Amino acid sequence: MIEALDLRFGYPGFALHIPEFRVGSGEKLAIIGPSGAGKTTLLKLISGIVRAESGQLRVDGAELRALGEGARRDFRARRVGFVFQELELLDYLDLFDNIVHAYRVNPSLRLDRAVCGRARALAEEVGLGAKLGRMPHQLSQGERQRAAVCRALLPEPGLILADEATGNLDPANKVRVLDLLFRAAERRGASLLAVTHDHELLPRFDRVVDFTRLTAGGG
Ligand SMILES: Nc1ncnc2c1ncn2[C@@H]1O[C@H](COP(=O)(O)OP(=O)(O)OP(=O)(O)O)[C@@H](O)[C@H]1O
Repeated sequence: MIEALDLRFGYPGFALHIPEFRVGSGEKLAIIGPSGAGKTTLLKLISGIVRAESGQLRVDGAELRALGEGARRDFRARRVGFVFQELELLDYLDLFDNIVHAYRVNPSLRLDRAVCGRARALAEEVGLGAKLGRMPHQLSQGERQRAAVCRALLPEPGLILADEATGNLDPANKVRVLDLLFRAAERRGASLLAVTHDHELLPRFDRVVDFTRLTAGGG
């Protein structure tokens, strides 16, 4: 499902090198590691948000470095569900419009009745069914987090990336968000990669990868 070989990417003052990293189809993997190590950067590479400078990165059959900007955007919209660390809900859109937003702005996606129905069903599943008309600032942190998960899962992606999706949540909400991600992954046979600092959640994953070992060639 994911195969990264000799992957390199950098920002000014930061260089990431991943000798080898593989994730199987349907595998549920947790990534742990120190702040600033490059965990979010790796998720951005895998989702096609940024492009590696060299090496190979094959995700779900697509060689991402060979794809242009438009093709990578299309790949991301259709095949990857990304729960961002900062959630990135748009404060001027209500919850429903936030959840379906990608379908309004991406020409390769179509907002039809089936998609709207799926958006409502996902919101119901996480207890947000009655709050779809609310603006993000009228929701609790846990509700915003669950909304961001609904938005990521809407395209029924084959790959789910979660960047600290359970951060800042009380224990009950952590379990709720994780349950939702796991259920969605299992329903679709999707792979799940979750960056987390919540060590008590780690036993639920198939595998735990220490990012510092990944960059040193031990992944
Ligand atoms: N858009 C950017 N432009 C320049 N530098 C960046 C950018 N995004 C991240 N960085 C830098 O890249 C490095 C890795 O950042 P990244 O967010 O991947 O770390 P992380 O392991 O996810 O950290 P955390 O656990 O704190 O979220 C950091 O030094 C960061 O300052």
